[in-house]
Amino acid sequence: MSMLANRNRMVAGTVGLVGIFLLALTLAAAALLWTTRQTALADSEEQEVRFVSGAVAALNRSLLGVDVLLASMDSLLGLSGLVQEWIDEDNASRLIRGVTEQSLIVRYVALVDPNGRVVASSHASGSGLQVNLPDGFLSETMSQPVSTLTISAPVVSFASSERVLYLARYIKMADASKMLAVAQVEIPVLTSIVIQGVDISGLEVTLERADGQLLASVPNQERLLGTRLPPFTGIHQGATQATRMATRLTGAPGIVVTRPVLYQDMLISASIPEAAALDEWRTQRDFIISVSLVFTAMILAAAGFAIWYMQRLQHARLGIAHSKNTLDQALESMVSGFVLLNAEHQLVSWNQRFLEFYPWLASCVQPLLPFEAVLNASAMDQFPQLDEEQRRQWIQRHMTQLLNAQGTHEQALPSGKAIQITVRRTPEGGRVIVYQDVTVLREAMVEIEKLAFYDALTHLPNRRLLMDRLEHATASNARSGRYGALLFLDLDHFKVLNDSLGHDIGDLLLQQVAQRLKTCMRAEDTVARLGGDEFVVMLEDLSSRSVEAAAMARHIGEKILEALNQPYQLAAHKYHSTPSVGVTLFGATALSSADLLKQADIAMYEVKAHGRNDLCFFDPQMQATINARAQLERDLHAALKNNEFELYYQPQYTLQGQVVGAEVLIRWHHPERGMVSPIEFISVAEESELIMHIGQWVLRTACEQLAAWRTQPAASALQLSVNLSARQLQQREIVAQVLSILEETGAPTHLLKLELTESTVLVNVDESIAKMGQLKAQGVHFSVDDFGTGHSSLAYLTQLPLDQLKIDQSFVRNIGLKPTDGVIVQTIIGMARNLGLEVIAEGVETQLQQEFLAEHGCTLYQGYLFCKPVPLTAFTTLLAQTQQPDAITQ
Ligand SMILES: Nc1nc2c(ncn2[C@@H]2O[C@H](COP(=O)(O)OP(=O)(O)OP(=O)(O)O)[C@@H](O)[C@H]2O)c(=O)[nH]1
Repeated sequence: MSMLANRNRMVAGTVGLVGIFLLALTLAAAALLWTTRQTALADSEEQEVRFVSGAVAALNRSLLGVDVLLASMDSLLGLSGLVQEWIDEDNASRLIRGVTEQSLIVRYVALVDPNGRVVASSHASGSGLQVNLPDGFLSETMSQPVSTLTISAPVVSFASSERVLYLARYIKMADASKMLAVAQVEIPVLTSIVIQGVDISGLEVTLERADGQLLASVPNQERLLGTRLPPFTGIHQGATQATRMATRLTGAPGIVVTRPVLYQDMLISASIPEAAALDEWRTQRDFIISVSLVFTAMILAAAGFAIWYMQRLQHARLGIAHSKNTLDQALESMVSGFVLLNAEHQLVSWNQRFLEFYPWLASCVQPLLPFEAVLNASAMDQFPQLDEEQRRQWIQRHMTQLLNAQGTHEQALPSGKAIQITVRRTPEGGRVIVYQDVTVLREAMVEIEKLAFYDALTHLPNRRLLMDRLEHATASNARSGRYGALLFLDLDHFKVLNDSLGHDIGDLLLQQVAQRLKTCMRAEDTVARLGGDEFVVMLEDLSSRSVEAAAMARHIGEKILEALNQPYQLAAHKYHSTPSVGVTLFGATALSSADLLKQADIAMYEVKAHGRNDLCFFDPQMQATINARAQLERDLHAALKNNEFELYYQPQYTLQGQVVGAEVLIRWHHPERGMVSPIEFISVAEESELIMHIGQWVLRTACEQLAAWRTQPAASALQLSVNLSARQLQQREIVAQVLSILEETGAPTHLLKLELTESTVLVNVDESIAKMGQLKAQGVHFSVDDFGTGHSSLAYLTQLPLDQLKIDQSFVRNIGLKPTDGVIVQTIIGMARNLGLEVIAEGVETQLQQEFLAEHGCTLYQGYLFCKPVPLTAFTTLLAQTQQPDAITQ
């Protein structure tokens, strides 16, 4: 609507402008016409004035000549001294002829008496020819008071039949009578004098008297000659200006100039009809009008073209507006967000959907807003915690991503939506960015993946995913040389449940089993459901030793058995279910995933075959080993309960042979197997919680002994060295435990020496140092066992609150055999001294070894050379036999 009004306004404006142009053109043309017309008239006037001046001058000259001729008659003929009768007519005629012939304009001159008789004449017949003067001319001339030239009205010549004028003056004779000297002038001669050869178009020239009597005219107007033209009234006859009036001869409107002649009230008029004066101007006029018309036509054509062009333009604009409207509608109806940036990366266009995705931008977007400002608004809204520099970097990063991006990338919005952003470069260097909500697609993909890789009922990984992970695990374990385990579970008599309580209840059990399995596992383990009541647990990266890995797998298997043996609540039903578990190890040999699964399955059937609700290894030898270890663990539990352990004491000697203390060593009196070596059971105990209990038992027993010795002078100063395993030291409550045992038993703190191996301390150095520091502060002593076998201990040696270094028996054994070990022994001793630590050598078996050690500054010894570990009674006896040093002070 407004566009239409606009168009009408423009058309009206153009028409108005054209009107003004045309008016101006018309006025200019009219002014030019008027001016040229005036100029043409003025030119004619000027021409006339010039002509009339020339004509008057010429006529005056001619008349004066005639006048002089006539006046000269007196002297020529001597008339003033004669009377008429004395005149010799023939002689006079001859004389007159002589002067007449000299005149250019006079044809005939006569001397006429008052009666009109020709006395003498220039004619060949002399006085014989009569002259036909107009009536009254003679008397009028004669009656002049003073002789002046008189001009007659036009008459027809008596001789030539031509129209002529008579010019006359009287001459006084001696007797005062008058004679008339008459000259006849042909009018054509007179007019030729007046015209002077001038050729002016349309020119009318009259010679007339003041009363209007026409004497001669050009062009010749025979019938008007002698008649009276309307006299000039109100016109000053001497005026040089022209007068606009009717021309003298034709009466047409024209320009008239009149001038008086010197003689007898005569004047010359020149008239040019306006039509003739404007003859040339008319050509100019026609030219001006033609040019104006051409201009008008051009202006009209230009205006027409302009209007046509404006209409076209308007049409095009309407088309563009329509297209834009359509485009806007299309953009708004797009399900995708849309943004168009120009080459300067400023906003040019965007749609509502874009603002729906990024609602915080609604208040800031505007045309030509730099896209950096858009990102800034996003950063401010979404990450208010960022400082200015961080925000700048964030914007920079996203800007770079946008400018370099070709193709698509995804963005997760705080609203939870997943937006796929497609950036395309425009030919002008701008960007088209399309934002597509792919949330549903992503969810669907997750769902598809779930369906493909997860079991719908339990949400556990399905067979496919399990096989995939198993593939990776076997490959990686084959590389690392570590072992993993595959546990195949099948619920016992599940069919019965299904058949009795229904499938739905069966499903509930499967779900709860899945739940329990998950809680038994580490995050990195996989629990999968193969289908039916079959589950598989995959344990990765258990150990580099197969026996240890098998033990760990068994532990976890037993944990699963225990967990799945707990009663279930299935809707309203309480239910007890058991699983059968088959286990196989993977790692060393590269078996296919399918084969591994088969092995675990076979092992599981083994369990089924032997009564269900148990665990079985695929490898019979492994099964045997595992069984033995399991038995050992059970026996150890029993040993603790039945007090089957005993402490042996290995005395520690000074150079002088005095016993300063002993290392306590555990011995196990197995009810069936007899004495079992610690080498056999400690490693098994260390794999479970048993080591804690055994360790505690050792510590408590040693402390009880220390407390018991307090009252025995021979033993009250003895220190007991108790080994502390890595697992014990890693226990969070170890410090409290040791202190409470010391307190409960009443053992002197300073007599307890805890022996740690280097590797024990190095498991968690900072924490170990802190714990040792706390115990040290209470007076507990520390010795590093097996010193020298580790590699990185030196770095921490100064940080550990140690009292003693124990040279490992492997070095001692090689004294004298392996020179490098001798050097190591010397180094350890030197180091201990430098640090102000005691140094004790273990495993001293020969005199040579003892001497070497003594020679290099080792003061304490332990080993078979002196005494092997002995029971308490033997140790007490030994004490009694040896001399004891002074009590060790705190
Ligand atoms: N509720 C339920 N039952 C299923 C599903 N898939 C398979 N089963 C049933 O699970 C049972 C599997 O039984 P089996 O493992 O072959 O036999 P069982 O009764 O457990 O006997 P043993 O394994 O020898 O102790 C069959 O009755 C199947 O119909 C399931 O998704 N939901």
